[in-house]
Order: sequence, then structure tokens, then C-alpha cells
Amino acid sequence: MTRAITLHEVSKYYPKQPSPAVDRFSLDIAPGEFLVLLGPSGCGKSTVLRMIAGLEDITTGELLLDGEYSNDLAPGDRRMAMVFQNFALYPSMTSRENIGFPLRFEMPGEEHGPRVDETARILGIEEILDRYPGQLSGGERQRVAMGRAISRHPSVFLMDEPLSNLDAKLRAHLRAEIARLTHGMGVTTVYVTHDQAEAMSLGDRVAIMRSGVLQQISSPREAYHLPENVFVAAFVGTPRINLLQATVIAPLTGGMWIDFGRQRLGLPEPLNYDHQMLRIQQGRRIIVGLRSEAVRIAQPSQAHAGEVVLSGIVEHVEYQGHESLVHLNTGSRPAVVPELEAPRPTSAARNGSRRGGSGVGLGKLAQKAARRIQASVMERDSSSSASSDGLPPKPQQAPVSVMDRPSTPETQTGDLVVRTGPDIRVRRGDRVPLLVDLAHLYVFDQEGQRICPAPAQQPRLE
Ligand SMILES: Nc1ncnc2c1ncn2[C@@H]1O[C@H](COP(=O)(O)OP(=O)(O)OP(=O)(O)O)[C@@H](O)[C@H]1O
Repeated sequence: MTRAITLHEVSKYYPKQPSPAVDRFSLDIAPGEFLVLLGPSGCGKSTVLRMIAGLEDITTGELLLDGEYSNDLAPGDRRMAMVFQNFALYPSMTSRENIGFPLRFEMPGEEHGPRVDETARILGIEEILDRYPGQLSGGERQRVAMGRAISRHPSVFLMDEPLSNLDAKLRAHLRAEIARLTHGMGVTTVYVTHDQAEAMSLGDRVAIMRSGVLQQISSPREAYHLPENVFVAAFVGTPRINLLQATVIAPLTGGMWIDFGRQRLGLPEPLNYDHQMLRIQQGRRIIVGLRSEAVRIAQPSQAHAGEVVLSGIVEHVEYQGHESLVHLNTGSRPAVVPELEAPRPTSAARNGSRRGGSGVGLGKLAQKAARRIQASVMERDSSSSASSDGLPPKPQQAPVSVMDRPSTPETQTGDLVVRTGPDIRVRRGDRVPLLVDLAHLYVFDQEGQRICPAPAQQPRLE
């Protein structure tokens, strides 16, 4: 049995907390779906999961299970099984006893040996059934914890960062195993992680959260290719999308450009619909998003249709084996999303600056600037917090604060990362020609909302 889960305008206020941990969160999860809740630490993912499990009260809003109002249903009556990151096994019980433990209550008086054996076979852990948790590796312990969830034949799996205590190799292996298992069983699964790679590889859909508010719910593919705002664009994808401050130049007659300060991108004529829509941004500051694969190092003569020319100075080459990431200085001003971790290290920091600890100074400067921006976001939020109906303000795609990186010589380096083949022969200081594929150009307004590709015009990817 599997089930549908609906959250309708669900909010959670913890006592003594000024702002909600979860703010009017709405989501429909289909029976058998694998949904990933993704977002940075503290954005409210676990709180959503715990409200679905019944471990946390819902302050306002509704939880529906298969269409039935279920806010007050006792956790034990929800037929849900949870798997946590810390395995939570009983140390004095063998794996067999740990897996069989919940069945004592779910199948009282029944022989549950066959159910435990079946679970062990599915997970490939028959050999460790008679061992205690202290005699198991981390990966084996997590398999037993999953076995304990599976053996109950739940209608929903709720997984809270179940792999985060494991090393990278094991994580990748168990990730594939979880996907195989849950899809094979057809059980609705809600999986919490802050690891975007994990979310992208596991989820049928990904719900991306920021500060308690849902930012986007879509397939992983759509989250990557059509981020609704700059926060989603920056959170999803490795290496992080290049975000550059720019201005639209659109004289009434003549061409149209995106001006990065020292260089301009000319938009080819006739302008397509998306580029025409940029005309209304004339003179305004925008944020340009370019993924590392949207730019290539090549001569202008090699440009394909839709590619336009820039240039950059090589700052650093990151060899990755199967590819290289070339960090370039195009003379642009990067935009930083303060909620996400620190901006990319500057070349000065990376190269071990000899200029009297400027890396540390810069870190402090960036932190200061981030605090300033966050403060201004708080101001903006609090000024809009009064509402005539006395209810908290309706959550929206809140402005995604973006800031210029502080303007020091160090910060003007490495503003663009380009993905290339591993054998690229460029050296630090080389000026290289770049071709930008305009089909992969994103433009966000100063509030951080995507305006190009224009949201209404874009066909859905599915
Ligand atoms: N019991 C509690 N009392 C007060 N505040 C809480 C409580 N539990 C969580 N919070 C706060 O609610 C917010 C959301 O927490 P939550 O654990 O849901 O975030 P998360 O996205 O799961 O974070 P992480 O990835 O770090 O686990 C945080 O600001 C957290 O400090």
C-alpha cells in the first residue's frame, strides 16, 4: 500500500521563535512518488518531514493523507516509517532483533521471522543478521536501519539525511540502492537532504526550500534548466552557476546589449522573444546566470549560431581528471547569494596570498557585507509583515537577496568558471577568447526572479 500526501498552507511556529520554521508550505505528493526536500541547513526540511510523520504539531494549515484530514492522527496510525541519519539501532539487539522489533507491535503474536528474512534478502544483509550494531560498519548499520523501516511494509518512507554519516563512496552506493528499493516497492518516499547532487540523482521531483518557504517544486531536470529564481539557480548544480552583475542597454533604435562593465554581450538580431522582453529592463541592474557549460574557450571564428564573443584572463585551472574547470577574470562583478555558503575563493586566497593575510581580511569583509545584506532583507521582511487580516504575511517568492562582491582588487578575479576538456592548454595570465551560448543565458531581476527565459513562454520540460 502506498499513499498520497498533501500539505496545504502548512506553517510551523516554534515557541519563542520570531519567524516560522515553515511558512505556508503547500505540496501534493503522489502515491509512489519519490520526493526530495532540498535546501540549506535550517531552512525547515526536517520540520516538514516531522509534521508529516506526526512528530511535530502543525501550527496552521492542513495535512491530508489520501485526501483525509490527518493533522491529529497519531504517529502510530499513519503507517509511516522513518530512517534518520544516526541509524538509531538498539545496541543490545542483533540486526535480526532490530529489524524485527517494530513487528512486535505491528504483528503481535505472529511469527515475524519470515518477514525479517525477506527484508534481509532485499537488502543483501543475510550474513550480518546475528551481529550487534557495534560489530557493523556504518553502511551495514544504515542497511539494518532501512531494514527496520522496510520490514513494516509502510505506506510511506520518511528519510532524514539517511546517508550523511557515511563516506562518499558508500553514500553513492546506498543512494542507488535506496532508489532501487523504494521504486521497486512503489512506496511514497519523502527524502530530506541538503546535498543537491543527492537530490538531483534520487528525486522524481525536488522541492527546494529557503527560510521555511518553498521556492520551486519540479523535476531535477527542470530545477537545473529552468530555475525560478537566483537562489535555486545557485543552489542546484556543480560547479555553481556563474552569477554576474550587469545592466541592459536597449536604445530605442539599434541593437541591445548586456553590459558587464568592462565587456558587453551583444544580443543577435532579430531579437528572440526572451531577449525582446529584456528591453523593459533598459538601464536597470540585472543578474546574469551562466552555467559553466554555457561558455567555451574558442576563437570567434568558431562561433556557432547563437554564440557571442567575450574574453577572459585565466586565473586558475582546476584539473578534475575527466574535465578541467578554468577560472577566468572577465572584469565583471560577481553577484553572491548570501544565504548560500561563502563566495568562491578568490585567486589570492587560493594561491596563498602573500599580501599580509588579505584572504582573511576579505573573508571578514564578505561576512560584513553579508550581514549588511541580511539585515536589509530582514528590514524588508519586517516592513511587510503587517497585514490587515492579522495573519502573518503570505509567503511569496521572497526577494532573493543578492549582493555585489565587495570591490577590492582580489575580488575582481575569477568571476567566471568554464568547463572544458581535461587537456586544455592554458596558463594563468593567458587572455582567452570565449563563446557564450545565448540559449543557456539566464537573466534574473534585482529581486532574484528569473526573467529570461521568460517564465510564461518556456515549454515545460516534461
Ligand atoms: N524544537 C525547536 N525549537 C525551536 N526551534 C526549532 C526547533 N526545531 C527546529 N527549530 C528551528 O527551525 C528551523 C528549521 O529547522 P529544521 O531542523 O527543520 O531545518 P533543516 O532544514 O532540517 O536543517 P538541517 O539540514 O540543519 O537539519 C531552524 O531555524 C531551527 O533552528
